[in-house]
Amino acid sequence: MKYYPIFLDLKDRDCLVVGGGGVATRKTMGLCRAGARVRVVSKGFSQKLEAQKNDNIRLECKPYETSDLGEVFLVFAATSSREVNLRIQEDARDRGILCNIADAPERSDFILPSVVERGDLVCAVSTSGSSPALAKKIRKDLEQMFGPEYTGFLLLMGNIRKKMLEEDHDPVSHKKIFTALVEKNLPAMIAANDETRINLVLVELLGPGFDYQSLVPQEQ
Ligand SMILES: C[C@@]1(CC(=O)O)c2cc3[nH]c(cc4nc(cc5[nH]c(cc(n2)[C@H]1CCC(=O)O)[C@@](C)(CC(=O)O)[C@@H]5CCC(=O)O)C(CC(=O)O)=C4CCC(=O)O)c(CCC(=O)O)c3CC(=O)O
Ligand SMILES: NC(=O)C1=CN([C@@H]2O[C@H](COP(=O)(O)OP(=O)(O)OC[C@H]3O[C@@H](n4cnc5c(N)ncnc54)[C@H](O)[C@@H]3O)[C@@H](O)[C@H]2O)C=CC1
Repeated sequence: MKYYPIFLDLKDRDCLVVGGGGVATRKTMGLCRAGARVRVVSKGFSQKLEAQKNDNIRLECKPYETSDLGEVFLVFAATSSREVNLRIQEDARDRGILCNIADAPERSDFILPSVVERGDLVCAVSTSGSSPALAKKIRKDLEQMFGPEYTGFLLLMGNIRKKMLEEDHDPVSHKKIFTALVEKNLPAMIAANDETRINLVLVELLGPGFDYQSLVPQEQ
């Protein structure tokens, strides 16, 4: 395996994106969705970045300088200048900051996957840099396979698991139940809003006290 996949907790972490074009915009939005505080340093900004700026996306219109790195957790070099991107990489390496270089994967500490997000379900696809176009195509295929109903399904599974672990720690019997639950086609029932069938499954596998409405309160 060329790269080791991990899921980082970026909540309230400072990240720096250098560049303000399409690539920098995509990376900034992804960081922001994960709760990071992003500073974007660039000689110009896309309309989308201009429209999105807020407390968590700060835009600084200027050329990159080494001092921009400061104490950041991660840095993304996404300028149109290969020379500037490589300088950022060297500056980051000198300071022990992990960096992603948009036009030089071989110099990057990490690369970004294509991501499907359905609430707590996150599918990240990487081709290890071999074909970003294929990563994007597979992401779109996965979006068809795992529709928006998976957000509700994960809420349900998460709340069932929480309730069961609060009541008792019994990994052997829990494993059987959770494995059976994920085989029950609940996402399709959630998509159809078929509360009756969902509750039949919950009663069959979990017994009384696990009804859908109280596990995942629905807006009326
Ligand atoms: C190595 C990596 C480094 C990194 O950026 O982390 C990298 C590098 C490069 N990408 C280039 C091109 C394209 N990148 C995309 C799209 C995405 N690129 C992303 C990630 C990555 N891109 C990392 C590897 C990911 C992997 O494959 O596992 C995604 C998944 C995530 C994201 O960026 O957020 C996002 C899809 C998001 C989505 O929609 O799901 C498209 C498609 C399009 O634009 O429609 C194209 C044109 C088609 C093509 O080239 O395939 C070039 C220019 C090459 C040239 O000069 O021609 C380089 C530089 C190079 O390879 O040297
Ligand atoms: N990793 C990826 O997914 C992809 C990477 N690329 C590569 O990413 C890079 C950026 O692509 P785009 O966003 O499409 O380019 P772009 O030309 O739209 O944006 C480049 C940005 O860099 C800024 N910039 C240039 N010199 C600067 C400096 N000295 N200091 C600060 N900002 C500076 C410009 O103002 C502009 O906002 C290119 O090198 C391209 O080859 C391209 C496509 C996908």
